[in-house]
Amino acid sequence: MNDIEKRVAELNQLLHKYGHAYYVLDKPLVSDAVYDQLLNELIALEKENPSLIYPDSPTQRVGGVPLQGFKKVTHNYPMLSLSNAFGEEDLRDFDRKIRQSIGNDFSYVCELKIDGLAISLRYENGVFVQGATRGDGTVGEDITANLKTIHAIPLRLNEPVTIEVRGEAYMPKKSFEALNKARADKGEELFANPRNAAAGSLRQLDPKIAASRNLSTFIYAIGGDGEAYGIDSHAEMLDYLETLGFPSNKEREFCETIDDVLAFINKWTENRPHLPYEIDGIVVKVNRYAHQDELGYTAKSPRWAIAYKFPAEEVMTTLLDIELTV
Ligand SMILES: CC(C)(CNC(=O)c1ccc(Oc2ccccc2)cc1)c1ccc2c(N)nc(N)nc2n1
Repeated sequence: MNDIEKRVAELNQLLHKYGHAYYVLDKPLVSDAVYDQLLNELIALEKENPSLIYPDSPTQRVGGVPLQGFKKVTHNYPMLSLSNAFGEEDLRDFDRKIRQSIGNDFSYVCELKIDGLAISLRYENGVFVQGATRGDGTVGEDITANLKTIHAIPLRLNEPVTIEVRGEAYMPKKSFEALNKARADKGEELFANPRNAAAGSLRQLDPKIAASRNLSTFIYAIGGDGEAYGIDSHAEMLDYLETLGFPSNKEREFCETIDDVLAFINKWTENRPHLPYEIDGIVVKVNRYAHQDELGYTAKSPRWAIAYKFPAEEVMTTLLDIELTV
């Protein structure tokens, strides 16, 4: 390797590490100025030596020309949906069915249900090769170019594994408020909520627009069987995703009983307004894979998981009240 090749390799390594620390761990290692200076040095070296541009170089996040359309992508594993629980009784029914099936010696993992857009990411030998929307669960749309602009999505993993993962792309509340303020100032139509704003951003054909929208993501599942990676529970799978370099939501907890689950739900019903992103519910999963395999799946969702949905905001009833009183 000559000196330029060495410097390009070193800059790729440094910028990957600093980007992960900043966007995934939220623990910056260098100032923005230092990061930008290194990135500009790499951009200049790549311009002079195009043969040294790595596919997973941080300079490749914002693609070139806008797409003509989105290709269809068939997921290697179906992107299943979650059955819903709307209250305590639904949750106790869910719990009763599980105990009837596998007995009492199991744990739940509770996690926040991020109000965004479900995505699937495919990596080959540790390199991000394709990203898609959920679509109908079997066939989605290829939005790789737009997903590459999300800094929380690693372009390269810490291990050269071939893996397909699922998660939620979302727009943080502060980015949503800033975007709508900018649109209001330009007399443009506003987005109704961060979920629509995230979905609208990822549906853009020009990646430069998606790149301007400050999107982020949390990854919550490996497509298909985690056993292939030597994991035997949901909690271990989330830790494994983090070691690979994926962002996973840290507000997850083990819950031994359905009463613990209800306590977790009450805590986050209370704390929800203080989160920097919107959530539309709480996801409850049986932890161990052996138990998940025993419980199995219906046609479209696992029997070992359920999503408790928060009651819809009462803001609509207030508007209706106003209309009814005039
Ligand atoms: C549990 C699962 C449905 C993901 N799991 C899968 O999609 C999945 C897919 C094939 C699997 O294996 C199969 C392979 C072939 C056939 C059937 C199953 C296993 C899991 C899900 C869905 C939505 C979630 C959400 N919005 N937030 C959180 N926090 N978690 C979520 N978890």
